[in-house]
Amino acid sequence: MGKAKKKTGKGRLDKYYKLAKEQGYRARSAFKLIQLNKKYDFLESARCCIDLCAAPGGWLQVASKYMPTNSVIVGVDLVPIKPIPRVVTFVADITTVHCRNLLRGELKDWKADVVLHDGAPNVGTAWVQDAYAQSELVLMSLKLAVGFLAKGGTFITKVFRSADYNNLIWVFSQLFAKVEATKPPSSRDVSAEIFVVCREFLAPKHIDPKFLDPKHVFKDPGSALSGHDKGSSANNALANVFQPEKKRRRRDGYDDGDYTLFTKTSASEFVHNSEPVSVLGLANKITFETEEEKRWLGLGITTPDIKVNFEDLKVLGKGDFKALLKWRIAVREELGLEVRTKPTAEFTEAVEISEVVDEEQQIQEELERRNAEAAAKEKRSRRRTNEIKTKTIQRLQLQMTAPLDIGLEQNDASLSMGQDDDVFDLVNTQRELRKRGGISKLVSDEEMPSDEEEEVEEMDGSEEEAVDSEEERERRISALEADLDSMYNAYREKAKERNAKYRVEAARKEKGQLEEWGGLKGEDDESGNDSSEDGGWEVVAAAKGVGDPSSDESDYDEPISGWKRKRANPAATKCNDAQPPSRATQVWFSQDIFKEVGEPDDDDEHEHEHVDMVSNSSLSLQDDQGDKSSASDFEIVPAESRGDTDMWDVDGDNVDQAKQAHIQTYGLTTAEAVTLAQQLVSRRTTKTHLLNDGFNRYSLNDKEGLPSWFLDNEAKHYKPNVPITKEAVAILRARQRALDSRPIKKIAEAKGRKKLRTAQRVERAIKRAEGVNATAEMSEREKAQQIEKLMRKGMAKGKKTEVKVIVAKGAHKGIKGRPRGVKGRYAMVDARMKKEVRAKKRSEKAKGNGGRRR
Ligand SMILES: C[S@@+](CC[C@H](N)C(=O)[O-])C[C@H]1O[C@@H](n2cnc3c(N)ncnc32)[C@H](O)[C@@H]1O
Repeated sequence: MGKAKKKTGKGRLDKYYKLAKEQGYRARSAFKLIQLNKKYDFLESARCCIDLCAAPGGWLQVASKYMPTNSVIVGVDLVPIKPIPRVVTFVADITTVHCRNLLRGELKDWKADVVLHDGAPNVGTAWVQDAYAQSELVLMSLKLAVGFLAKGGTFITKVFRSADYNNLIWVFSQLFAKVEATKPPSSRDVSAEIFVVCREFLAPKHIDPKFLDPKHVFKDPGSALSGHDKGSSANNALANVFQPEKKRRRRDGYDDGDYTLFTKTSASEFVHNSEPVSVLGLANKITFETEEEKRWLGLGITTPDIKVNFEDLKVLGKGDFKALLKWRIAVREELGLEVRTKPTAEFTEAVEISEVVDEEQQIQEELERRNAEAAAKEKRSRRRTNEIKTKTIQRLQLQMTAPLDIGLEQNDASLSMGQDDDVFDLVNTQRELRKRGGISKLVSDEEMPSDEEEEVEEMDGSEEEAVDSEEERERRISALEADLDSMYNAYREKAKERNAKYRVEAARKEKGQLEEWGGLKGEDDESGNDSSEDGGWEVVAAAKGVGDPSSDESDYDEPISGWKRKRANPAATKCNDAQPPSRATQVWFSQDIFKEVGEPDDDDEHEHEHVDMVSNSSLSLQDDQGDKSSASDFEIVPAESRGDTDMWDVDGDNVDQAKQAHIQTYGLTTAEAVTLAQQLVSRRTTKTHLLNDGFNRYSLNDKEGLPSWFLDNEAKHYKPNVPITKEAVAILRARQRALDSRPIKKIAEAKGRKKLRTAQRVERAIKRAEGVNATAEMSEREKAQQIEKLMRKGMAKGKKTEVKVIVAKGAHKGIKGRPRGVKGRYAMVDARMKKEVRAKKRSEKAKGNGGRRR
């Protein structure tokens, strides 16, 4: 029960929670200090650190890890802290003198280089009091800190964004040279907490006690609640300190005199108010209470995102506010409060009609008007062309370009940018396709005005139509993108059908056997998708040298490249057999995503070429598959790749063991892995750094709404570039060379045979020597000589007795016995002999087999 609650509450069990668990930190907040330290680098050089409100001790653990070995670390909290090596802890209330005395007793004359404060009072009362209590605690921690900080020291505190926030910042800036507020990535967005890093403590000789007195620094929450005017509040002495008229006006988004920290505003107010931005700025929440407001909630434009945004305006970003303002405009249009601007032409005409002018002046004005219109039109079209160019360039850079003339001839000139028939201009391409009856099925004719209609529209040139055609254009573009997606899926299907390896990969992915590095899934991770987005683990995986998430894909990429060089454009060829493919089509199909598409069935010759080229590819899947038809596509089994696959074929829990085993068996196999290993060994980096680096710009990419072909392509190429060093490459090369120079199997067998023969010879020699030894007739000396001779012979490499081959022709024909001039062993052969010997062997074999052959 408790667990389930934990999961839903703010998504508590996020990556930092898991990381903290994995790295043995007592609280996920440890990462906040790690990230703050990474940014401001204050722990490594500190020799004394005080952590106020330190329980359960996450920050203390970090301090103890990052600070020099012989530094002093003291932690204080209301609750006891379990012991941490080389950390002293007290139980005390940081707002009391007792706490100060305890610290003084521990530190003696020492001054602290760093004072940390991550305190949070027991909340749960009214919001106003909670916020006030937090601010008060911060001020108390500052009061304690200034008593112990060394000059130039650092004070880090957690602050909540409330009405008192600016006052606190002001006080900090009076005491420290540098004051910066920051929100580390590990601090949840929904939390109002911010960390203020105050550096270079000025250590003034005298500090005005008002700076550290909540009564002077903050608004009194009591008066806030009772609605007292600030100026009349006897308690509120801020005016003395801050000159609030100058400093406090609207800085924190609340009106002066408005002491309510949590403000609700009705949706009607937001919709009807002429200053919607300030409504958003002032309110915490927009409510929907009246019948009409509730009806707005049911409108299609009120998406779940919009509803969530209205819940807490203080955590929204710029984009969210924009969305809310758009929503407001839509609702106003619905209510008839907002009307679209009338075409300027209409106004112009009305004015013209109402004015009484003489004919000449009228002509003159008409001319001017037309000139202005023409200029405006030209300007618009120039801007449009430029936009298209920019988009095209961006798309080219992102490899998103999609010439849609697949299977149709298109002039090469169409690839040139900015021209009317620009192949990347989706609208034009669509038009072209429609003319040719290509893939236009997906975009119905009703949706598409005819060319003539479009021309008429363009001639018109009024603003409204420009807007409309823009919308129409957007709509068509999205239809075309859907087109593109479906085509891409069709290609993938085809590829699947034709390519056994691809099929096997897909099947394995479906089965979930080949789990990519999408993060370690804890049992309590509900969102399966999250992990795939948390690509940080990919980097960690790379760091461990155990695999590349896309390596499986690239496995079947590689062999194709050679083939691709010969036949860059298979699909295009298939679509248009008679004609050579256009350049646009080639460009399109030269993208990686089409590497897998198989050769058309009727093109056997090329298929063979392809087979030859890939015959040494690395997957061992054909055995598993038993797929005869595709067997020729692949050859067998380099052991490494099999091992790699084994590594992925394990259950979640055993992944780490499998990785370890893999590394032990095969070592680190990539230069990236070796580089990172070297850095780890030489302490140039730490595991924590690697883990932190894992959460980078690649980690949380929003993949929503992106076409699948783009995502596939991105999965291959948009990934972190792990650095490699020359040494790492050299190590791997040396290892490869060593591998290459190892004897191949046959040589090893031959050597084994040789060894065996030598052993047999020695054994024989020993036996003979024993025989000699046993002979009674020989003297001891003779025996010794004989045995030595035998052993020498036995140890010596057996010399192959050379047999001299004498062909029985010419002078040797028909002679019997040893031919003249031939010494040693010899064999007489004649031209027929070889054949006859073979025939004889064959017949003997046949006889030996009896009638079995028949
Ligand atoms: C968010 S936790 C601190 C977590 C800590 N930084 C860590 O990493 O483990 C806030 C702590 O402030 C402590 N606290 C609140 N008021 C305090 C006070 N007046 N004196 C001492 N500690 C206090 C609470 O007991 C609580 O343990």
